[in-house]
Amino acid sequence: MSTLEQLIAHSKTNEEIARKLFTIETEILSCQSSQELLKKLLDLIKESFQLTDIYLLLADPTPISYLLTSKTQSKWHQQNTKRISATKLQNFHPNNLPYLTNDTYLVNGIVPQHLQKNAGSIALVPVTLEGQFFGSLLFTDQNPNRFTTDLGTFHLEQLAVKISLCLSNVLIREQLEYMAHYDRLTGIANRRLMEKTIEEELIRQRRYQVPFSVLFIDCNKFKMINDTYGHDCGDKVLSYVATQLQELIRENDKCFRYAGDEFVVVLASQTYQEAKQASQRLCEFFIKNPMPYQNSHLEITISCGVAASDGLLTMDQLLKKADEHLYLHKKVTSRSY
Ligand SMILES: Nc1nc2c(ncn2[C@@H]2O[C@H](COP(=O)(O)OP(=O)(O)OP(=O)(O)O)[C@@H](O)[C@H]2O)c(=O)[nH]1
Repeated sequence: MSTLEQLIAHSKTNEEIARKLFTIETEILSCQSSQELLKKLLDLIKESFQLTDIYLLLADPTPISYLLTSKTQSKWHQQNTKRISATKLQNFHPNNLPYLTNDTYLVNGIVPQHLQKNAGSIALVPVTLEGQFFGSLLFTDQNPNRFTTDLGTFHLEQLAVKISLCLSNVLIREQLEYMAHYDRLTGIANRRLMEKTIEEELIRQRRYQVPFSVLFIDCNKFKMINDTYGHDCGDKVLSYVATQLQELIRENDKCFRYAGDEFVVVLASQTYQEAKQASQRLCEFFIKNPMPYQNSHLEITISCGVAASDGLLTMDQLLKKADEHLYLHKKVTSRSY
């Protein structure tokens, strides 16, 4: 092939790659959530560039910590992503450039074994979020000659920039939404999301006559815990209570931090009697399970008020009723703690 023919062939290849990159960018721009974006991105790249496998290695700690909480780890995340120490991963990108190799043993411990088995060569493409390292996209090919240093990294760098921009957009939007609806200290949903949830339950109840109930929960003598052990310990108690409540309720029930040491649980499809049983179960749990604290255990008890929605009460009336029952329960329980 003459030099001119080589140049023309090279330019055609570049044009083809640029077109594929443009299609990928256009497709992912419309994604509304980070999960949708990542899923679409991985599928599109794998298909367009006919890769053997594609995977996302997430830097740990990540610049966006909520991404790594168990609640946000979907089945898709479990199958397609892996957390790797940020420092370890960044060693492959000294100048923030893609890393290419067909000595696949060099990535032992980084690339999941099931992918490494079929990989003749691999590329790691660094992705950043607002200039902070977020992780690496991992491409593998059976062909040992595909991802070698001869390939050059220009197109991969371009891809990385585009992905970083699209991902930043969607993650910032998601993070704002998260901050508006979740409590920073305990990680559980806040009062705003509670109001939205109760309004939805009320609509569902009025339309389909499905019952639902709410529990108003308050930690007993919480001020004393703060005063005796300090505010940090108080914070730990709130996180402990929030985590346990979330674990103890059913999958379609929801737990919210209402304010200070108060929590609300919305029990979907549950009548007053069922909610009453749930309330007893929660109170007993805390009696039997003091919080591990500084090589010892700290006793924590809660009081709980129950109210079932009849479809006629407004949200405020329903919460007021649960709060009144909480007050009565607290009066009874305060004799024993
Ligand atoms: N550590 C910590 N304390 C908080 C937080 N929010 C509110 N508080 C404190 O929670 C305490 C709540 O006090 P009270 O409502 O009197 O509750 P209590 O001491 O449990 O009283 P009873 O409910 O009657 O048993 C107040 O002292 C607040 O300062 C928080 O985020 N962290």
